[in-house]
Amino acid sequence: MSSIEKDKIPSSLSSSSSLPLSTPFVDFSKGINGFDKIILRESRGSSAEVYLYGGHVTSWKNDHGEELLFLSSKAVFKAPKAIRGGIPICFPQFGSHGTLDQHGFARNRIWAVEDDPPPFPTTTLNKAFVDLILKPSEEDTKIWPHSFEFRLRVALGPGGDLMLTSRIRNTNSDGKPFSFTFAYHTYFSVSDISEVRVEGLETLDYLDNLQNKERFTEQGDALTFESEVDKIYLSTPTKIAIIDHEKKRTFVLRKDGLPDAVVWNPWDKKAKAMADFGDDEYKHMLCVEAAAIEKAITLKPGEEWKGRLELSAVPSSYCSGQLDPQRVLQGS
Ligand SMILES: O=P(O)(O)OC[C@H]1O[C@@H](O)[C@H](O)[C@@H](O)[C@@H]1O
Repeated sequence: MSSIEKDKIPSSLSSSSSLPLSTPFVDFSKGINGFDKIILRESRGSSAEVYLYGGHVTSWKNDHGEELLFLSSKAVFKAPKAIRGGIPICFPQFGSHGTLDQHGFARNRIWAVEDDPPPFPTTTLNKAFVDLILKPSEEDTKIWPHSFEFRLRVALGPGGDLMLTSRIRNTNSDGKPFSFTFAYHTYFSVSDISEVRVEGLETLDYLDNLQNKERFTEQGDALTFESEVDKIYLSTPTKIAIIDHEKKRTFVLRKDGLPDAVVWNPWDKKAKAMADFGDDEYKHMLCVEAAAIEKAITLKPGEEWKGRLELSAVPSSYCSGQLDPQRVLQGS
């Protein structure tokens, strides 16, 4: 459920353009094309990388050093192109659902590190996290006439779980509310798309982007993939599983405040049409995007919305060649 708090707008922000000092858990360094990036390291060996360009997670590795997110070999790290892969943030508009450019502008702006963000209701004990902030530039307010503070915390849990918490606050001084749509556009790395299935979305209604956003109802079986897919599933459960049979790995997504879930794979023709995506790379990725799209989020000045995504990658357990969906979706 989304939480809207009506607490006061903080008077002072401590976002900085220079980067803080690195620790064993949080390493501030330079990435591709000299872009600032932050490497999070958890004591058992898992890690994640976050670019200030886009507030974009580009890598998430388990404690064996295996990459869990897909990043295209042709990804372009240069504004205004969004990085193809990892976890782009779609804000203030998902897709073409509005007047802005596709997926909004948060994914191609430079975010800042925030040293001392307003506290979270529960304190975290893990040390591998970073707080980022995005505020609109004058140019941004010309295309989206609103003032906001978008805080993003990226954290690695002790077991290597990747946790993203977005807090978006309306800071308009003209008394006006604003509305937005949102997605964590997560690209998962999979061994072979034809060996993958998604559980948790069966029997739900969806809008099909390939059929003028018309509404349909999904059939009863877990989703499998044999052609292009671009669907927005509505009112989805808080837990969704992506089962990679070949890798014997299951990704579990847990989400809060994000009722919708987009499932996207461009397949061969669209892959060839994208300059920043390899022709065959569609075989090794699947986007499952925790989102708020069908019902836009509206905030009055001073209100804050929170949307949280938690990803885990666990070894799949087989039972006579079949996974037990109940165990995947109901187990902790
Ligand atoms: O190429 P972009 O702008 O990153 O978008 C990629 C895809 O993102 C998905 O979320 C959309 O549903 C697709 O329609 C879109 O093609």
